[in-house]
Amino acid sequence: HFRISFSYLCPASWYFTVPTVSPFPRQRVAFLGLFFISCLLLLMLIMDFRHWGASLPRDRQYERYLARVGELEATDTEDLTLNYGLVVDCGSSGSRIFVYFWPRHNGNPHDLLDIKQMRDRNSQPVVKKIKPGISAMADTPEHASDYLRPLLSFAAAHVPVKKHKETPLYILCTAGMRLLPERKQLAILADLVRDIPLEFDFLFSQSQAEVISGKQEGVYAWIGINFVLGRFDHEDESDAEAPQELAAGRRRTVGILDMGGASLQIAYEVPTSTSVLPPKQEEEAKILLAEFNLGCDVQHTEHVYRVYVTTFLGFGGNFARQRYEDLVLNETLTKNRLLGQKTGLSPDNPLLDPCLPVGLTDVVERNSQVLHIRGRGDWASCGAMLSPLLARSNTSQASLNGIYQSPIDFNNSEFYGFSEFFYCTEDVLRIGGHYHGPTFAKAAQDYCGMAWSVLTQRFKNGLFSSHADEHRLKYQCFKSAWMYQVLHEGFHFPYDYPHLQTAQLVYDREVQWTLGAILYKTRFLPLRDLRQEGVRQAHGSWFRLSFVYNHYLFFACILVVLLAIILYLLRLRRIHHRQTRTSAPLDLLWIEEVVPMIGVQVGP
Ligand SMILES: Nc1ncnc2c1ncn2[C@@H]1O[C@H](COP(=O)(O)OP(=O)(O)OP(=O)(O)O)[C@@H](O)[C@H]1O
Ligand SMILES: [Ca+2]
Repeated sequence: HFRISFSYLCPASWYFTVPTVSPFPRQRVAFLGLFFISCLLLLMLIMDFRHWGASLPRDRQYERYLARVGELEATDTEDLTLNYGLVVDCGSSGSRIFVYFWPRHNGNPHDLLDIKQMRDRNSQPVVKKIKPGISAMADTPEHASDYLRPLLSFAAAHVPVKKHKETPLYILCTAGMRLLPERKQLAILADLVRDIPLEFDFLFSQSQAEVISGKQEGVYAWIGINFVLGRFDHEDESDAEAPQELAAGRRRTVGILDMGGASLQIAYEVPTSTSVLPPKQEEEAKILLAEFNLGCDVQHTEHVYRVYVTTFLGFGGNFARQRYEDLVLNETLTKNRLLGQKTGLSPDNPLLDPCLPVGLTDVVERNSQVLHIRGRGDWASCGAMLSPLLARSNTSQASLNGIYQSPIDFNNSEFYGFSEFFYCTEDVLRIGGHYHGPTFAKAAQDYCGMAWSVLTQRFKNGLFSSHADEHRLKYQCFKSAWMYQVLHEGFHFPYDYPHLQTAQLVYDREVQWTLGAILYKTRFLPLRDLRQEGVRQAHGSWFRLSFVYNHYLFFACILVVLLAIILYLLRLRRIHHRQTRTSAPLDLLWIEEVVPMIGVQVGP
């Protein structure tokens, strides 16, 4: 005779106990069996939920972290399922080749290819850079392929030979080539298209060698950084670090600023156009808006992004210095003529330049005119002298060069600054990363005021970043002032704007517009994968389906077992009641046999 009582931890008024049952041996075994099975199922269910729970964002973040750590390992060149892609960035100051690779597409049409930078057996990124820029081949276009050979041989040595035939090669040129006359551009490209296939068997054709527009360059940079930051992921909105969504179901994307040697780009996502612009500006704004679909199926509109992007040719660090020197030369010669002076016409009567370090002497030559200059290292005066180079028109909304700029919500935005934005803050000043205007201004001012002799001494003692060369030391003062003017006076970023990161590596990956370029150019590949391997996909979806049905099946089993237990208990209870009505004395009798009741009269 034993009592099964379940008293649940709940308010006293709810205390209840399950009636005592006296199951018979056979039934007792069956009952115990059912009870055991249901506990087991419940236990498995709880384990399952725990596992499910783990697959929610916290685990997803961890997965992403692991993936990033995984990216730092050497690329497994034995894995023949990997695909490779090459992008040559022919910049104004140099050319670099980036070797990318990606595993077979994961089958989810909403995902881009998971493209990463290849890493060699020492886990170093497979990238090679040469100087000067390809525009140096302007007068000898027949040597353009010779110029690029070191980069292509480098890539050929890293990509598995049997993969060369299916490895696309993109040669994309930026501002350096844009500044050449078109016929010179075409002559250089024609030489590449003709000669490279004679020596390398990469997947390469005429359409893969081009001078891209500044707009394309800006869009590619925007795609690259947002891909690396996971801002195109949609599934884990509840991810703790997820910033406010720009539109339902999408994560906020970051804007980019990219200042090269010759051109400057800015790109950032704009919400569907709310601001009503005057017709002229409306027209202009349309030209500056890039709308593109990152889905591999143009029908998937949730991957359509609307990005304000514009490029400023001649606003790169080096070219701006050229324009500055032109300006100073013309101003000085005009002043000399008007005032009968000889400033800068001889080394001992140099023009004092606030944008060069103190004591540094230099000579500016333009069409047989010569100007001797000497640095006087005054960062603030330098900034003031750069104002005319921003070429702002007098309307309030105008930005650099009088080009319309779509309003930026500085309180709800994040920007990444690349190239010169990174070099100017990191190489010499060592404050790359989170940008703080006043801190940068102070560090730049101090650097500018240092004597050139001190700077060269420190350079020899290796006090600056290994990337910093003498060219960097010489123009750091000018470029930091120019970058500062462009950011705050040109693009109207507040002086204490807190959401700008200057970067070259993000999660240990060099983020370049070249990554965005190959992501964009391969965005339809997944579709091809899907179509080619429909079977795999169908199988995949069947598997996923069955997995889901499994869970429903699972719940159904639990329900059935619990129902059986409840019915069983109710049946036992009915039996028990019937027994007590007909067999009450029996119980007492049983008790009497076992424990004689003293003084209790049993029976009539
Ligand atoms: N790692 C580096 N550290 C310091 N300076 C650098 C570094 N790499 C390039 N530079 C210099 O910074 C300037 C800008 O280089 P960057 O490669 O960004 O421009 P680019 O791509 O050649 O020009 P553009 O994009 O306008 O065609 C150049 O003067 C270049 O010599
Ligand atoms: Ca560049």
